[in-house]
Amino acid sequence: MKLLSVKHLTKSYKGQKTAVDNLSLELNQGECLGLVGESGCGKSTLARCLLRIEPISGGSIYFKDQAIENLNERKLQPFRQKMQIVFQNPSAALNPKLKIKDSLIDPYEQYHKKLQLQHFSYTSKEAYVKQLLEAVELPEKLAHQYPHELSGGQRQRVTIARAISIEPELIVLDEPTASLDVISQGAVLSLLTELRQTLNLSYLFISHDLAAVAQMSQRIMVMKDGKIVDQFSLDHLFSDERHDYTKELISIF
Ligand SMILES: Nc1ncnc2c1ncn2[C@@H]1O[C@H](COP(=O)(O)OP(=O)(O)OP(=O)(O)O)[C@@H](O)[C@H]1O
Repeated sequence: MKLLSVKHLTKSYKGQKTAVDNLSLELNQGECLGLVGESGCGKSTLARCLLRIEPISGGSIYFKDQAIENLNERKLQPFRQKMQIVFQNPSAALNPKLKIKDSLIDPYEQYHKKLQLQHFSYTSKEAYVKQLLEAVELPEKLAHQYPHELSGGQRQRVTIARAISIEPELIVLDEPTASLDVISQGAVLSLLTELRQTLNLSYLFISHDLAAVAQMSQRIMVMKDGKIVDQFSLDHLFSDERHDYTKELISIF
């Protein structure tokens, strides 16, 4: 079943070349769709547009067949719960003045009236925070610490815990491991794969790193200058039919 469907999406910034150019894509329920392309090709702009963080210039965005590109903020609320994002830089995503437990509880407090949790359960704030930390394999004691007391990898696990806390259906992962060292990168990617399976999530995994995209995704799209120039299932990555630009990315793999 189609979870997200984007048709002819365009985004231009004033006085600049088109950042996302008439782009269409479909993301199926349960899959990890990889989006790879070099810096500046429009990946993050696409992510922000999909989640309605940024106004679009044209095109349509459907979440399970419901067009969301024109919904007002009130009508968007249920979709905001279903579509979460994890950014590249966890330090910027976490409020430095809040203890981890308070950052973790924040999305729940925002959405709890409409939530019907299936994987987590809320009996008390402490118990809920404990489940979230366990889900991302962090020690319970971190609940009482501040973001600056954690490593980069631990901070990114906290932002992942926040994203999964309200049980979304789709998570856009925008270069989630780009700020981490190689060992933490591998561990976070493995955790994300495990969470996708146990929590029945779908991902749009965005990265400039084809190796990371290939590790995570069942299907891959290649973006260049705001457009999708190639798309294929993982087992066709090394096929002769690949676009020249994909072959270039493979050569530096
Ligand atoms: N807020 C903005 N205002 C003006 N131009 C922008 C804005 N955000 C992005 N752009 C431009 O849009 C284009 C695409 O940028 P974007 O950040 O989406 O690319 P990217 O592929 O995510 O790159 P990176 O991997 O470096 O983040 C670039 O030319 C960028 O300068």
